[in-house]
Amino acid sequence: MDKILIFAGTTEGRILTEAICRDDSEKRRVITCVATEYGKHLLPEESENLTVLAGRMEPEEMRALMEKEAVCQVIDATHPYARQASANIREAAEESGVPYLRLLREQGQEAEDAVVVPDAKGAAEYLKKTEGNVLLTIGSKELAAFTGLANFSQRLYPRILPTPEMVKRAFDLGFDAGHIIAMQGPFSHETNLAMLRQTKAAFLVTKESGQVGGFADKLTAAKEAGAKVILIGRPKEEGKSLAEVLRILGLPPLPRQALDKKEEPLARWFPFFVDVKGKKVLVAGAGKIASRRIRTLSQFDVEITVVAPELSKEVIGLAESGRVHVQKREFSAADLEGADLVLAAAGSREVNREIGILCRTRGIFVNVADRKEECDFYFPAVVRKGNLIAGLTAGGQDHRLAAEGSRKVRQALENRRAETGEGYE
Ligand SMILES: C[C@@]1(CC(=O)O)C2=NC(=C\c3[nH]c(c(CCC(=O)O)c3CC(=O)O)Cc3[nH]c(c(CC(=O)O)c3CCC(=O)O)/C=C3\N/C(=C\2)[C@@H](CCC(=O)O)[C@]3(C)CC(=O)O)/[C@H]1CCC(=O)O
Ligand SMILES: NC(=O)c1ccc[n+]([C@@H]2O[C@H](COP(=O)([O-])OP(=O)(O)OC[C@H]3O[C@@H](n4cnc5c(N)ncnc54)[C@H](O)[C@@H]3O)[C@@H](O)[C@H]2O)c1
Repeated sequence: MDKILIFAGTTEGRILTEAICRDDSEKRRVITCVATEYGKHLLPEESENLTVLAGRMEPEEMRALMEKEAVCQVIDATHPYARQASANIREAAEESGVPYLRLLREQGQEAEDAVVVPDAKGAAEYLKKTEGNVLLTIGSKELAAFTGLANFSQRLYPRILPTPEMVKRAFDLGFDAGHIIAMQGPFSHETNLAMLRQTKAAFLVTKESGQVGGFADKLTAAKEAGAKVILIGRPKEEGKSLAEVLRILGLPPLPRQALDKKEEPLARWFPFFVDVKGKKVLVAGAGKIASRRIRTLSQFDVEITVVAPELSKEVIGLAESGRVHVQKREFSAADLEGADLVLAAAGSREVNREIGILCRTRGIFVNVADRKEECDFYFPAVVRKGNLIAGLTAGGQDHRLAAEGSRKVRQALENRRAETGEGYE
């Protein structure tokens, strides 16, 4: 059986691992190595076909692994900047006599129109043949390369770190005080755009710095400002694209979206499951929204008190059955006495706002139904089947999506009973 060893740590490495594991036209085994446990979590579960090894390896360990496992192909899908790791993998493969393939990310679309030069000197050479202001975002160390340009102190705007040494260096080289931008990045798209516009820059000089260096924001801002990007690139590495590697391995091409899939941004709303037994919940309002939420809450072991001048039929019913306490009058601050959790769902903005303020000053957790910015917590769409409880939120962005998601979850849970005859109770 073919054994393929992948050094991953990039999106491409993960996608390749998934693609090989998914393909059952040929029996293959994959060993995927990642540097960290976190990298391991992003990969599929280990299986008969897949072994995942986490931890940095010394060159001898790589060689020993290739020989012990008798792998027939090594694919190096490490990060483009992981120069040392790449060199080690290549050397280990050569010594073990295993074919080596370098999988390289295709250059981002944003950088497509950029002029790529090997170094600062190359950038200065290019600029010599042009006219127009230049925003230099390459730090202060290589500024000297640009002082040979005619009128450089008027044409160039170096953006450097605000340390006395760096500012002094720029000064000593003859840059104009009115042109030195001393500020610490990374800079947002908007800040870059404002600086490009302020300096009337026709060019932006940058290094290929990756996301941490705010590279993408520089490129998008330059595009919007109509400035040409001069990219001081790393010397080009030889390698194959993901599509080529798949073809070499005899795997089907991937659907277009597979690579467009961006890493998920960090989420803001974490679903804690809080022990609410015996907690006192105060609800202000007993209209449509309050009633729905009271209905949801009444499945939980909480003590619910509702305060509202007008009560929905549903709330009257729950009061009659003794499930909720009701005060048929307007909310007053004294209602917050002893409350652990408050839902402000009265039909008045002023009343809800006031409840939010009172709760925050007293340290009581509050939901304000007509203003998400005033909520300490969001009220989720809740699904419950026995012990299985799900709460869905769309992060306050789209309550219809939360409702739709909860319907899907409910259906999926009901399908289990239909399919297996068993529920979750
Ligand atoms: C999930 C669900 C739970 C529940 O409420 O039970 C829920 N809203 C639902 C329905 C719903 N919401 C609205 C309408 C009427 C209009 C319409 O139809 O378009 C309907 C439909 C209806 O009521 O029928 C309008 C609305 N909603 C909010 C504001 C204020 C604002 O955005 O600032 C306004 C404008 C009010 C105004 O200006 O008057 C705010 C919130 N609503 C949230 C949850 C929180 C997190 C959302 C998320 O997860 O993203 C959040 C952020 C805060 C919070 O309140 O906790 C439930 C569906 C569950 C299900 O059906 O199963
Ligand atoms: N978060 C959400 O999903 C969502 C959805 C729709 C509406 N809203 C907002 O929620 C609030 C309630 O909406 P609704 O559709 O249930 O309104 P509704 O008109 O059906 O009910 C309003 C309720 O508030 C009560 N009320 C009025 N003044 C009060 C006071 N001073 N003290 C206590 N209770 C008082 C009324 O007696 C009534 O029971 C509104 O502010 C609305 O903008 C929120």
